[in-house]
Amino acid sequence: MAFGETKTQPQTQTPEVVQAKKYDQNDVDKVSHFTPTICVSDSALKFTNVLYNLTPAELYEHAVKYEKGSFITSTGALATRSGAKTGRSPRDKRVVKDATTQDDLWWGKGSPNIEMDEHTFMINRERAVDYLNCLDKVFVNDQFLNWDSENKIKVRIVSARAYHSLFMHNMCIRPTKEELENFGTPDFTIYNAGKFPCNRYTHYMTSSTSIDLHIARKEMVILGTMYAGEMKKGLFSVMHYLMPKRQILSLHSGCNMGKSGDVALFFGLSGTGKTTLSTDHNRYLIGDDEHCWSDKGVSNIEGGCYAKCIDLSREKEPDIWNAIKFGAVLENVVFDDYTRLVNYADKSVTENTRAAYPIEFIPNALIPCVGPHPKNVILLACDAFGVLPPVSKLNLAQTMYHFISGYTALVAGTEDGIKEPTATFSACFGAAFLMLHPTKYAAMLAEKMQTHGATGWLVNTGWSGGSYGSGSRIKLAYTRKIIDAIHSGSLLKTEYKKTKVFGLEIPSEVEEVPSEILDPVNTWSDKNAYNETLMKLAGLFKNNFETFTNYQIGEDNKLTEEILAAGPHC
Ligand SMILES: Nc1ncnc2c1ncn2[C@@H]1O[C@H](COP(=O)(O)OP(=O)(O)OP(=O)(O)O)[C@@H](O)[C@H]1O
Ligand SMILES: O=C([O-])CC(=O)C(=O)O
Ligand SMILES: [Ca+2]
Ligand SMILES: [Mn+2]
Repeated sequence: MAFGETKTQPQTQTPEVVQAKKYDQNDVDKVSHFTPTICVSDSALKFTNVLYNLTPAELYEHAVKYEKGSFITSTGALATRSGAKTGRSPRDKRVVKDATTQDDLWWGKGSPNIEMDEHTFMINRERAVDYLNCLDKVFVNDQFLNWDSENKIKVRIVSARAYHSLFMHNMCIRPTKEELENFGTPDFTIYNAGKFPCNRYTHYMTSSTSIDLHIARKEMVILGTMYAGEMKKGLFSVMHYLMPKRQILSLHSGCNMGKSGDVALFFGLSGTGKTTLSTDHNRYLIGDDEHCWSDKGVSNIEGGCYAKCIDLSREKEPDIWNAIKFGAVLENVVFDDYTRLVNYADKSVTENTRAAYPIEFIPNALIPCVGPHPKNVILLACDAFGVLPPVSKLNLAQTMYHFISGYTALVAGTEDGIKEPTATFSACFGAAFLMLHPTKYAAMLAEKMQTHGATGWLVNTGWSGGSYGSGSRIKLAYTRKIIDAIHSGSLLKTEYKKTKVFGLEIPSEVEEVPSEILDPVNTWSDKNAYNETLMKLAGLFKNNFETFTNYQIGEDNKLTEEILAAGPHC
């Protein structure tokens, strides 16, 4: 039976919590007020000691005592290391192809779903479970996804490290005591045996890492990577399957709301500014990375934020800075051995240093994390070529064109192996997480924007005055002013002119932003180089879009034609 249709289907293969152990203050391994043993009907699961939904304090104790490289920083965060993998491994993400997923999912060129068969999944599952069974303890988290109470998903995460348990404690929605008592059977389970590799001689394997998703079994297995983002984004993939089946659009976006109830969505690939720009001291934070847009409005999927912290500064990003306190997980940062002061400029472990904290750590988080229909849809691109304007207003067809293109310069580190910015296209600003064909999500977005009258914007948070290497990144302060003008509505009132090639509408002025930077040609000293670079980027866009020219978007062909015409002309 398909996953999306079996919300309350009882499941035999996941463990069920039956009995609580005694609380013992003298031993860190037993200091748990609520440590149930697990009763399993799946004979493969024989976890001896289950540490169930521990508190942050308990998880700190386990991490510091048993996990090499775990320390408490000067602000009280738990600093830890993810091992050899410090970013996601998209080339090792596999999905079981069966009778249902064969027709439902996006496969083949451009798709993130690398196929595997059921038998191989079971081999990897057995390997993960055998590894977890060998440990003298496992951590189990029972939590929720999605703040929309009617579409909440129950997730269970079985992991080997306190770091992973605390990470998910922060990133998923934390159940109340009552909700936990009545938790019942999870809708989805992750077995994270990340410290243990897959067997490279197993069919389909191409490395010692494999992240395997089996939709019908409602399970994911992780082998050979301890990077915690795999769990978060693995569950996001699951939501990208489940929610559209309920006519709910799942989005790789940040989201916030003004005092007057105006909601903005921030789309963009990794490192383009979703977290930075949705965390805005003057607005309510709904979420920084994963949302749903239903008939009722928007809802955050997660219970926490996962902020990049390379070069983090107290002045530029005060709310994120202050969230890095007791309870927050700091991944792969470097700190002074004695003072435990973190050096956020240090990239020696990775560029992709991260902080995971519960959303309540942001003072103006909106709890529950839900809001009305969006007024503005902001597409963020970090343009390493430096030719896209800092801001342009988009019509619906242009919004769809840029949403489907999903352009950015991938910023170093979040995906394993990428070390410096390169131009990249990722459909729906998150192809790595899509389960269905991109045009399915695009059609839903178009329909929702049209119905609710949302305005689309393209904001370049990348380079100005030249490409990466010669120009410089647009000042965050300017980008914030641009975003302020979008939120307040003042940007709708100014004059616009249309750029050549991309046909983008650019404003003549934005409050407190130097007008000369608004048209990027002004910022380049070498105008020929600018024109060449512009043409080059336009060519890349056209090339990329060719794969989509044979698909219809939405009910009527008119929109499809408009979208095709909304790209660059050269
Ligand atoms: N003009 C700018 N606008 C936005 N961010 C900027 C700008 N200049 C520099 N930055 C930096 O770029 C980074 C943006 O990262 P952010 O965490 O917001 O990415 P993200 O879109 O949330 O990615 P992910 O999906 O990987 O979490 C931050 O480190 C921020 O300080
Ligand atoms: O998934 C991660 O590791 C970080 C993230 O948010 C992204 O890449 O979009
Ligand atoms: Ca983010
Ligand atoms: Mn993300």
